[in-house]
Amino acid sequence: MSGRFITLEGGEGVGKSTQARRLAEALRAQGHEVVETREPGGSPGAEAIRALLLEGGADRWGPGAEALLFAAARADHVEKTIRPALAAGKWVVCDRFLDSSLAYQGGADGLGQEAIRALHNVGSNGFLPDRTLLLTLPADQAAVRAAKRDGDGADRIGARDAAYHARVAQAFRALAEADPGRFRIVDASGDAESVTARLLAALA
Ligand SMILES: Nc1ncnc2c1ncn2[C@@H]1O[C@H](COP(=O)(O)OP(=O)(O)O)[C@@H](O)[C@H]1O
Ligand SMILES: Cc1cn([C@H]2C[C@H](O)[C@@H](COP(=O)(O)OP(=O)(O)O)O2)c(=O)[nH]c1=O
Repeated sequence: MSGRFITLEGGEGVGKSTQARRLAEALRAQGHEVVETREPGGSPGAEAIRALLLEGGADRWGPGAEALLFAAARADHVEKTIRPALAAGKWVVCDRFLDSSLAYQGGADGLGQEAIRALHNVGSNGFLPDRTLLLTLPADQAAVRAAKRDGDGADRIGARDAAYHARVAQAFRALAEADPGRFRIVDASGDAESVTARLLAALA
């Protein structure tokens, strides 16, 4: 039997990493074998590309090179980690996936959805999640959570200005509204336990 591929999406600081952990635990408690993974990264090759993407100066990469690197990392992650786990009947919970490229590079950077989907077709044969959970939180609350975690140490992309992150949030919402079959929008406010309960309800 094939497993299920679940992705968590949303802007910086909404609680994706926290919830990926909690959701994986809850699914294990239901008897599933669960692989927890993340992007950019999730396989040795993709983790090496992650360092290229997130470290260094703001102008290290232009939008096109950045989109290609995310797609390359994703191709390796899908081939080496995600597909083998699903084929073995495991569930995969992934912190960010294609929709992050659609929202950041396609939306906020202006490359457009078509270009990002074309790269994904080349790299990963257009492979999509079974379910995508979009965590939403007002920008001021997300910024407080992210600042508490990062201090002054935000990465190359996280450090972009508020207008950029507003475009990302808007792009995520448009993606979810355009594909209600795959997406569920989940309120990320309140304590972590309440958010996990909402995510489990959205998956049921
Ligand atoms: N429901 C919550 N309420 C308050 N703080 C939270 C909640 N969920 C996560 N956090 C904290 O907010 C910060 C960002 O959470 P994180 O899971 O890293 O977000 P993301 O992966 O979306 O950037 C972390 O310090 C985390 O402990
Ligand atoms: C997967 C992915 C991430 N990103 C960005 C979003 C984040 O700023 C950064 C990943 O950092 P990460 O620390 O994993 O995310 P978060 O800050 O939400 O915990 O890369 C893209 O721009 N495109 C993508 O396709």
